[in-house]
Amino acid sequence: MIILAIFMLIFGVYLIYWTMYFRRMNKLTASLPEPLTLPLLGSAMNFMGNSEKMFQNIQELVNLAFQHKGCVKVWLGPKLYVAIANPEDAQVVLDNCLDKDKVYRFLRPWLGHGLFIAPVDLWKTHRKVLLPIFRNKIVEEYLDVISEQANILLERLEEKLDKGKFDVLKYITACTLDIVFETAMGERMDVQHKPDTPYLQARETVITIINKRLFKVWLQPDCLFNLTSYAKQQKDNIDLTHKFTDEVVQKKRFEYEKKINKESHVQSSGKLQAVLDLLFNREIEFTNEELREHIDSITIAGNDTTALVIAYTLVLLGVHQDAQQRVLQEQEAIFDKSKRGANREDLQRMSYLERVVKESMRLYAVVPIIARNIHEDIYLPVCETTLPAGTGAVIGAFAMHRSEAVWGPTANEFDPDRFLPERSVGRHPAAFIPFSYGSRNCIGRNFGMMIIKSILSTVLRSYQIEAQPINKLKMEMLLFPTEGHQIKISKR
Ligand code: HEM
Repeated sequence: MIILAIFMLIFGVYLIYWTMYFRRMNKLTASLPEPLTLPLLGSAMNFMGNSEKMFQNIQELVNLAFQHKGCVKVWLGPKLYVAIANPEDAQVVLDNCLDKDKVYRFLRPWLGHGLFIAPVDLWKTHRKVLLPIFRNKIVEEYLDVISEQANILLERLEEKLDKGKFDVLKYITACTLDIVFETAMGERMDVQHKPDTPYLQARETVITIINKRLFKVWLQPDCLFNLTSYAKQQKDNIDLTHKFTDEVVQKKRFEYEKKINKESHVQSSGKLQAVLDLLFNREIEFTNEELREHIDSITIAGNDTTALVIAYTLVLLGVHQDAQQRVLQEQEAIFDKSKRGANREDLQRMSYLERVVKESMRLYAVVPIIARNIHEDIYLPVCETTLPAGTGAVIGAFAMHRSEAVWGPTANEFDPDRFLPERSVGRHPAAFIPFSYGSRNCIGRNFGMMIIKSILSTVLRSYQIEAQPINKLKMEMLLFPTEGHQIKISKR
């Protein structure tokens, strides 16, 4: 009897707490539109089904948001999310809320406290240390690695010459993996020649399971997830990837210690200094575990994103032959008929290609949403709403990049020249955010652009591309065309 009374009391207090919580959250955001919301579930049914269906549902939410100054609210079970697709409010959130939303917790077993999902206090000190390593002067040292891998990509693509359409992403991903691994860890993976290594398979499996968890509501609570076979599969494969990076970190630590003890006779000058080499002997003495978490975060965040941008750009250029012709003219003005790799000055001269890449990232924001935790009440000036602490703010980069309010009536059309300086005057700084915005933006953005331009330059100087427009998209952690990045290639 007493136990029942205690139980009822606890339940009663819990109910009062939630009723007050919901009331406050709903009151503060009362002016925002919301889709059909059911008790307990909220609008979770919008986030069920396959990733293509979900993309359509999200588009409907976006349309609802555009009817209300670019903001919409969505209850997912007990959690309130506000999705934002106008630059002014996005800027306020991205400038002030540096804490990642709880949804990123699914990456925690893999990336630990690596930069990508580090809690704010830790992130502040670690980002300061990592930032100088991604300066242009340092990443430009990696241009030789990029050209070498780009040439291997050309050789691999030869098997597809004049053979009809094929999905180019897998070729590009192998190339960017080789670049990112070698420059981050100083180790050659040679994925382009050996795509079936256990490490890569493990990495793929982990990404697949995390994607499933993100979008299947019933897999989200740990207690349910741990009952499924996915939990063990995830753990085994994460252990395998950790073991790989741990071994590289130990080897590098050994080399570093030998060097500082002056036991090494190996001259380090002239040898490529990978990101990992540069992380030793800094203001913070990182532990091996921290080094592994940072390197894993960099290789995960830097690879598929870069590969996707290249693949989308190739498809767009295959559709828009006039733009491809302009890119080629620019390339010939820089290289004449030479097939050499691009250097720093060459990359700076590729201004039209840069506009094409930006337009590709605008139309296909490969990181379509960015989710932040609102840690204290914050006012959104355009939506004229206070987001209460505890809300998740979802910045819809994909939606904002296609907003007619921002980009005009041609928002859905491919027009690289909209990035000409004279046509960019007056555009809000947070209107175009492929690399996010504010102090927690992408640390590898310049490096990413360098890889993208170099690879496109190499491929386009050798091959003519043809493609059909992309029809349907699906959303996983990143944005993919349902039918892949289909292109045809022929020799120039
Ligand atoms: C076109 C290619 C790329 C795109 C579109 C991209 C996009 C992004 C975005 C949108 C974020 C913020 C995510 C969020 O707040 O949820 C981010 C963060 C990050 N990116 Fe990139 N990225 C690219 C290339 C790279 C490269 C090449 C690297 C490194 C080699 C890299 C490393 C990182 C890291 C470490 C973070 C976390 C930064 C932090 O929290 O301080 N990215 N990236």
